[in-house]
Amino acid sequence: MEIIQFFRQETNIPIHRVITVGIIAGFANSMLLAIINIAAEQVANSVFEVQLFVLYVIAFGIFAYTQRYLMIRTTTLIEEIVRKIRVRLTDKIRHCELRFIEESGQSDFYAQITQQTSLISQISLQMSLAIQSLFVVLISLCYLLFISPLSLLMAIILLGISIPIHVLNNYKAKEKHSIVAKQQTLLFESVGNILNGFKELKFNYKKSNAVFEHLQKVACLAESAKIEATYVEVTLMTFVRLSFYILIALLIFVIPAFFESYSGEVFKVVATSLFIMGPLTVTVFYIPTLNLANITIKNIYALEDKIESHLDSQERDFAPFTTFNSLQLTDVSFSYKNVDGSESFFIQNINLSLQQGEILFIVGGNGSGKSTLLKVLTGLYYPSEGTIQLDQQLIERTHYYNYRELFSTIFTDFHLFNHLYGLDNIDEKRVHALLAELELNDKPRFINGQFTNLNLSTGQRKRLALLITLLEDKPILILDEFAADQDPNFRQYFYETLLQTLKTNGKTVIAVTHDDKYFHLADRVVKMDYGKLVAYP
Ligand SMILES: Nc1ncnc2c1ncn2[C@@H]1O[C@H](COP(=O)(O)OP(=O)(O)OP(=O)(O)O)[C@@H](O)[C@H]1O
Repeated sequence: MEIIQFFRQETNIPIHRVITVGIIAGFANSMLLAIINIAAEQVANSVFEVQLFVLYVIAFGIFAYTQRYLMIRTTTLIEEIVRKIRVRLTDKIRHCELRFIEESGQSDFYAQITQQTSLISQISLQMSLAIQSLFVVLISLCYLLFISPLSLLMAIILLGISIPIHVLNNYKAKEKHSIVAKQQTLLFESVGNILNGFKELKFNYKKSNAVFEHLQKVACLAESAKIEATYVEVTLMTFVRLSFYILIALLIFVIPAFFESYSGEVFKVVATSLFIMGPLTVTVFYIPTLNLANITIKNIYALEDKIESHLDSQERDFAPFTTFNSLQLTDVSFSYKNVDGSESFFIQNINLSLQQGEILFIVGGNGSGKSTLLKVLTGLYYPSEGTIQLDQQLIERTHYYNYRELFSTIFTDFHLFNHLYGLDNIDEKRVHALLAELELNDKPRFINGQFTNLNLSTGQRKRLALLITLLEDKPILILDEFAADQDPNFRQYFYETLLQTLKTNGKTVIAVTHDDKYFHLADRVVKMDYGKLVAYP
C-alpha cells in the first residue's frame, strides 16, 4: 500500500514505535474483555476477587494511555509530513521553468497543494482509529483461540469467504473514489469560473445562467459519483456486519447442537464476537479513508514527479551577476508550443546588443512578441536557438540562475508583494521619499516593513511596483508598458525625469512603450514585427 511506503519515505520517526503501542493498546483492550468474561462468570457463581478488579484498573489505565498516545502521535506524525510536503512542493515549484507553470495552469497547483495535503491531514485521526481497531481485532481473535479454537476456526472460515468478496468491493470503491476526486476538481473549477469571471457575469445574465447551468451539471455529476462511491462502501460495511451475525448465529444455534462441551464457553465466545464487531466495523468503515489516503498520496507523488521533470537548471553556488558592460543576443529564437508539439508563435533570429546605461524602447503591434522577447532576454524562457552573451561570457543554462539577478522587472501581469522580501536594512526614510516622488504618499502606508494598503488603481499599483524595483537597485530595469496606465503628468515625469535619472545613475532601462511623443528620450528604439526585430522607424 502506498500509505506504508509514504510513511517510510516521509518521516524519520520510527513508525515501529507507533505500531508497538498499537499492539499494546489492542492487547490491553482484549485483556479488559478477558477480565470482564472471567468476572461475569465469577459473579454468576457469587465470587468476587479484588485482584481481578485491580487487573481491570491496570488494563484500563494502559488502554487509556496507549490510545491517547496513539492519537496524538499519529496526528503529530501526519501533520509533520503534511508540512514537509507542502514546503517541499512549493520549493520545487519555485524552481520550475516558467513555461511549465504557464502550461500547467496555476489552479492545478493550488488545488493539489492545498486540497490534497489537507485531505491527508483530515484523515489522520481516522487512520489512527483504524489501525488501533485492527490490532484489537487481531488480538481478540487470539483470545478466541484461547477460549474456543473451534469458534476461531468458524470465524476464520467465515472471514476466509468474506475477505475476498470484501477486497473485490474495496477495489470497486477505490475506482469510484478516483472518479469522485475528478468530479470534485471539475466542480471547484466551475466555482472558480464564477468567482474569477464575477464582473463579466454581472453584465450578462444569459451568460451567467449558462455558466451556472454548467456548474449545476458538474455538481450533479459530483453528487452521483459520491453517492455511487458511498453505495459501494455501505454495501461493504453491511456485508461485514451480516457476516458477523451469521458467525454469531452459527456459534449460538449450530455449534452447540453438535458439540456438547462447547455450551460452557458459549457466553464468552459470543461476548468476544460482539466485542470484536465494533473495532472490525470501524476498520472496515475507515478502509475507504485509507483508499482516499492512497489516492491522495499517489496524486501528490505524481505531481511531484511532474514538477521534478521541469526543474530549472541551477548553478550550485549563488553568485549573482551584479554588473555588466554589454549584453548581446545573437540569432536568438524561441517558440511557444501547442499541445500537439507544433509551434504556435515564435520569435526568430533576434540580434540585439545592449550597453550599460542605455535606454532602449521596444515598440510593435499587439501580439508582435515584445513581452516574449523580454522574457527570453531576462532568462525566463530558454532560447531554442542562438546565444546570450554577457561581457563576452556565454550564458549557459546553468548560469541562468545568477544571470536573472541582473534584472528588476515590471511585466504587464506583475505581482505586488506586500513585504519588501529580500531587501535587508531598508531605509524607511528612502521608502517614504520614494512614495512621495511617485505620488503615492497618501495611498499605501509603509509601516513596520510592509505596505498596509494594496487596494490601489492599476496605475498606482504599477508605481508601487516601480518603487520596489528602485529599492532593489538592479543594473537593468525591464518595464513592459509601464506608462500605459499613468496619467499624462506622471507619464511626462516618468519619461523626462525618472528614466533620465536612472540613466545618469548607470542603470539600463528596457521599456516596451507606445508613447511616440517620448521616443526621442530613448537612446534607441527597436521594433518587434511578427516575431522579428526590425529597425525603427
Ligand atoms: N504563455 C504563452 N503561451 C503561449 N503563447 C503565448 C504565451 N504568451 C504569449 N503567447 C503568444 O505569443 C504571441 C506574442 O505575445 P506577446 O505577449 O509576446 O506579444 P506583445 O507584443 O507583448 O503583445 P501586447 O502588445 O498585446 O502585449 C501572441 O500571439 C500570444 O498569443
